[in-house]
Amino acid sequence: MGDQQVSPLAPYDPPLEETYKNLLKNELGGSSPMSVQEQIIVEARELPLIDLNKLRSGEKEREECKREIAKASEEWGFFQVLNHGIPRNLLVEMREEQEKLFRKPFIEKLNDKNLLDGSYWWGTSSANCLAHQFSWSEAFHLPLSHIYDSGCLTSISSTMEQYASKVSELAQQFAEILTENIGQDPSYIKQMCLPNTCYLRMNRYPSCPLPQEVTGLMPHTDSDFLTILHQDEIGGLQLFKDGKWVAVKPYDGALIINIGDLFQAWSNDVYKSVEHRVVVNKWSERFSMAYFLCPTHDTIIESFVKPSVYRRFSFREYRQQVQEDVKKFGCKIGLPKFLNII
Ligand SMILES: O=C(O)CCC(=O)C(=O)O
Ligand SMILES: [Fe+2]
Repeated sequence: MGDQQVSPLAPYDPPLEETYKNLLKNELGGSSPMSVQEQIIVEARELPLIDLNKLRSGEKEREECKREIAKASEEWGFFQVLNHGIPRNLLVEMREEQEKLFRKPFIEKLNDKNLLDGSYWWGTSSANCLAHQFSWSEAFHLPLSHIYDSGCLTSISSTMEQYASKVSELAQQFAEILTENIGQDPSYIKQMCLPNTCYLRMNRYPSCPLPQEVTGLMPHTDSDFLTILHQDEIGGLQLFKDGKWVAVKPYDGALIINIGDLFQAWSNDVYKSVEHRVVVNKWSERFSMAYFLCPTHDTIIESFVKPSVYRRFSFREYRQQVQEDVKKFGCKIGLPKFLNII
């Protein structure tokens, strides 16, 4: 079969290779696109690492820690934290539950609408997508309202509920620090982001025979205030900084925090929502889990600094615009669509 060869799939694997090759055939007559790795230089760097124990220490250390968080959010849009208060055994349990879930047969994940409320997603669903916009991954992306309201007492739901409540507290803590730093009422984001307006996303990136050609997750920014990410030891997350892709080295026990579009707009570009992507490898699958701090759909995002870089918009409007752009162009445009034209 030569080039047409497709690796044998485990019963839980989505048909990523077949789908990708079909897309490629239609688009390029079968030739390979430019290498993911070669497009732009990749360099490995340590993300700023912040020890949150300092927040529980004396006044001086506490203030220093807050400054580190603000500085990293301004300069990197990304940082990692240690001593974050989420027990290691809860992270291990979440990972075990996540693995159990992804090991269910592909057909069941796809068709069982009771399995985490039909929140399963794989590859790239937008119909007009091009091969270079294809994501080599699968995910369960679910609103926390579902976890809290389901009343479902399966082990995954109860572990997720515990994790969600811990990680929400942590997210609020960062939001307060960053809000206070730009001179706003620290409780502002708490009033807009309710426990059930946020999202949890469990990602799995199967090993990939074509890691030079395809990304696990396409370059994107997150459409939220901030994201808290837990990744395993495999590595693959990269962020775009100073014109280069920077590979984020996994740090045992750390959580990664990144600023989303809403914080960038609301802070009038003080904090940076940075583009990131995931690369895949031939040898190993990878798991990660992201918590997205999102407001209610009616929340208005408007910078208090005038003139503001972005026009006033509601979160509902932002989401709709993103969905529309993905449908039309195969990818998200994001904040550039909301620039204030003066
Ligand atoms: O898996 C990762 O490391 C990143 C995931 C991510 O960026 C997302 O889910 O938005
Ligand atoms: Fe992301």
